[in-house]
Amino acid sequence: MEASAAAWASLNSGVVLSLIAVLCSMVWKNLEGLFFGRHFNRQARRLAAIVDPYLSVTVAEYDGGRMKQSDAYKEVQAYLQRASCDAGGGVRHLKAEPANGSDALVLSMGDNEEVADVFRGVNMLWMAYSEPPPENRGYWSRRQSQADRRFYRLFFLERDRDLVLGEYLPYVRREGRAVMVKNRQRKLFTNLSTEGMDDNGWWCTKLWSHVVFEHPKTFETLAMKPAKKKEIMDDLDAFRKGKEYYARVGKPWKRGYLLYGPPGTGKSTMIAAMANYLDYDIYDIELTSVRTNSDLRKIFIETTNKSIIVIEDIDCSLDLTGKRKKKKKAKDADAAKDGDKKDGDQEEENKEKEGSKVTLSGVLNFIDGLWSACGGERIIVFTTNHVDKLDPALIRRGRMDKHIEMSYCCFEAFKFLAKIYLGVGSHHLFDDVESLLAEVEITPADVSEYLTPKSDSDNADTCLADLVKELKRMKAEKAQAAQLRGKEVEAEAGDDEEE
Ligand SMILES: Nc1ncnc2c1ncn2[C@@H]1O[C@H](COP(=O)(O)OP(=O)(O)OP(=O)(O)O)[C@@H](O)[C@H]1O
Ligand SMILES: [Mg+2]
Repeated sequence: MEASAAAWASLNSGVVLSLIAVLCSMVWKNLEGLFFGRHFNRQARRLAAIVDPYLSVTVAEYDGGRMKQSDAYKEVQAYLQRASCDAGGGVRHLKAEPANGSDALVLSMGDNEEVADVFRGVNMLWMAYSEPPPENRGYWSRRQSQADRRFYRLFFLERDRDLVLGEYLPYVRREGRAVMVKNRQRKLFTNLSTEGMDDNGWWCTKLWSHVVFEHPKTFETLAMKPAKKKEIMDDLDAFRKGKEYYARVGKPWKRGYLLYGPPGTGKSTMIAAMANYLDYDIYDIELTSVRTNSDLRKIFIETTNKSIIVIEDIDCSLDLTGKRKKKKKAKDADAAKDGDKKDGDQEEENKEKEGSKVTLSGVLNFIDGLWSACGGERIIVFTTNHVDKLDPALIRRGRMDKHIEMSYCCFEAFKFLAKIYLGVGSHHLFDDVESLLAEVEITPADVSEYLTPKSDSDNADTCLADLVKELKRMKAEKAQAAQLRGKEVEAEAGDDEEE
């Protein structure tokens, strides 16, 4: 935003004229209402246009008596925030309000302050003002009456009307939205319901609680094969930019990722990196505390766009696996054969009923049923340590579109971690590590731990030596276990022969 002092001065005097004209027209209007006909009102307006060539547009904080802060107001406020902090904007008195969930302060124009702006060589003047709240005793008044109602008013010349209405105001809204996105704090939600006030000022039960999401992990610090990392980042990019594509092929704008692998291979870390990369919120669903399928649907509807919806350890969350279902079916069939169910089985079933009743079909519908299409730009991530346990229907492409295996630490990932943790790109122990990693399985979490200096005397040499020692120990253990297994097999074969 450019601001010009001359424009400011000229518009400023214009505003004074404008205010006088507004007063004049109010007087005229009242007179017209009392004594004259329509003809005189038109004359009054013509007279006002000669005295005051300026038009104004007012953006109110609460439009049409609604209790929700208007989007346009928030966008204009964000746009003017930049100008307010800019000395050229001419603002001398700023208003500071606490930013949600952080120590930072949001600065905005104080009451009756003005900001000059230039758009395509045309001068504009913004003014902030407030009014006391209405004095009625309705619900709105009870909730909001303490606060003044705030407005921004834009003054411009009549000849610039088309430019202002057609281009400048949409531009201000767009830029304001961009500022809001930049300043936005990302949130990590969990499905823990709380009581509180909604955006409209109504008391309600909120299905999600949140904290500010501040995980430091990014793709830059995530150790994995560079080609695989690039593939995932490209996939995320394509998704983010895919609005038109999804609309064209008639698919809801969402994508499912299945992250699977042993504990400590970076599944949760990957989710954090994805959220940081895309700048999305995270909704972490604890499935065991969702009571029914319809509750699951409700919490889904409450999620917002630009978010990652996560169900961690899906295999442990609930009885969703094909195998377990089959086992249960077989059990039921046996019971039916016996004539009646055993008391123990009945008890087990009752216990299950007391907890969550979310079923596999409930989760399938949640991922790609009709409701899943409401909103857009959502990523759904499941993580599991046992991909083979999951029902194929749950993870088929279309539901979980991309399957990503998070594996044990390879040499490439190790080199990456050594660079991050120790700042070394090469070392004489690297060869040992490379050959050992080809033989033993160690998670990136464990490698990270060995590469973390524990005291002042620790350095790259000591950390790498410790890691090599551990890898050698694991290798010896593995060889011992293999030897033991070989002996057992031999013994079993001997027994069979004897028999
Ligand atoms: N690929 C990786 N790159 C960098 N750090 C990693 C990686 N994998 C794991 N870590 C580190 O290991 C720790 C554990 O990782 P994480 O919690 O992501 O594992 P997980 O696969 O989610 O395990 P679980 O299956 O037990 O939930 C984290 O602190 C993370 O910093
Ligand atoms: Mg995890």
